[in-house]
Amino acid sequence: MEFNLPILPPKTDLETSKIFKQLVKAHKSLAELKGTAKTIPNENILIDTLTLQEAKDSSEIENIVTTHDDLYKENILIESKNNNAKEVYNYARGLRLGFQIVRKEKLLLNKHILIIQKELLENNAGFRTQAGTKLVDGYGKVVYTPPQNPKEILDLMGNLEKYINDDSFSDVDALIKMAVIHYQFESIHPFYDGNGRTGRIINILYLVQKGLLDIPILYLSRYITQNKAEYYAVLQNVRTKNDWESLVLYILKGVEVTALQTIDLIIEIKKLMQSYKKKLRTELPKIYSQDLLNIFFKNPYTKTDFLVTELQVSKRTALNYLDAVTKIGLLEKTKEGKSNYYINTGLIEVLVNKS
Ligand SMILES: Nc1ncnc2c1ncn2[C@@H]1O[C@H](COP(=O)(O)OP(=O)(O)OP(=O)(O)O)[C@@H](O)[C@H]1O
Repeated sequence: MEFNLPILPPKTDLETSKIFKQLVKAHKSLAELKGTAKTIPNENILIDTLTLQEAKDSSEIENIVTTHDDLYKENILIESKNNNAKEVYNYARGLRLGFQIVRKEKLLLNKHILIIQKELLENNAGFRTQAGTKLVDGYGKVVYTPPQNPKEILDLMGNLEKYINDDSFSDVDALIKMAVIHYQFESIHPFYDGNGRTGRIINILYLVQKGLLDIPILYLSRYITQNKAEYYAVLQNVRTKNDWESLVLYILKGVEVTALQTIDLIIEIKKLMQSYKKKLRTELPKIYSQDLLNIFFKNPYTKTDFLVTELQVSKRTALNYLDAVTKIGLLEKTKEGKSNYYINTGLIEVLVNKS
């Protein structure tokens, strides 16, 4: 069935009482998350660790499954041959790049979205110019044909860009808008590939752009994977039944649930950091520094180069430090090719079990 995607804003009441009730809960959890994140001393710890985590979850939606081990290794071993991990790593890079852009520009423009998608897919295809893209269900049946005409895609993306960046265009709450943006972006489906992943990155960047979070740490990918059938249904039902309410409620619930899970995760990371700090301070007081501790938490895999760069010490000193920390049981040493890596197994455990 032919469907002409309407431009935004939706001509429907998006501030129903059901939505309001869920909106309050979502905002409360999000504000708590914003506060909890501030208790971690160095923001890069959460950014680096959680973007990688999200990259894995988000990529899994497309069945690019990779183990945690590959994932963290890939982060420091870019030349690795593991293509799954590489795809995840590209996602993390795209996400971090998007964050830098939004933090600096305070805008999320189409040119930025193009940059992010390019980073994800490692190609220059840009917005679709050839017809033929169709969305199919699990049985291969076409459920939706997005706009095919390049001019229509550009016009709809222009309208979406305005909706994202110009608040005078629509004054509904930012979280409701995030749901609308997500639906519209996925429905325009402007790229040949990576629309899902780019759309999920837009969600988080929008929260940062609107000041609801300082850093990108609320990721809906896991929630979407765990509630996938409902996800596809709510997207489709906006189109077929004009049911915006269910879509908005789905996203708001996702924000609430995910914010609470992320708070728990941050608390666990913080507890672990404190126990590492205590042990380092008492058992290795000569080499302890907050910067050293931070390195072990930015990536569960550490190598001497990280210490050389961040602590400005020689390679030999870095090696001595890492061996000493391994000896007191805080890191585990492993060999990959010719290089040694030091794993923060406690952090891996927290990331695997708690998130
Ligand atoms: N009926 C639908 N209406 C609107 N959008 C849809 C519908 N079905 C799926 N989508 C969106 O299309 C995305 C998939 O598009 P695409 O394959 O280009 O993205 P991807 O990033 O490569 O894959 P994935 O999202 O599976 O990781 C889904 O994640 C979803 O957001």
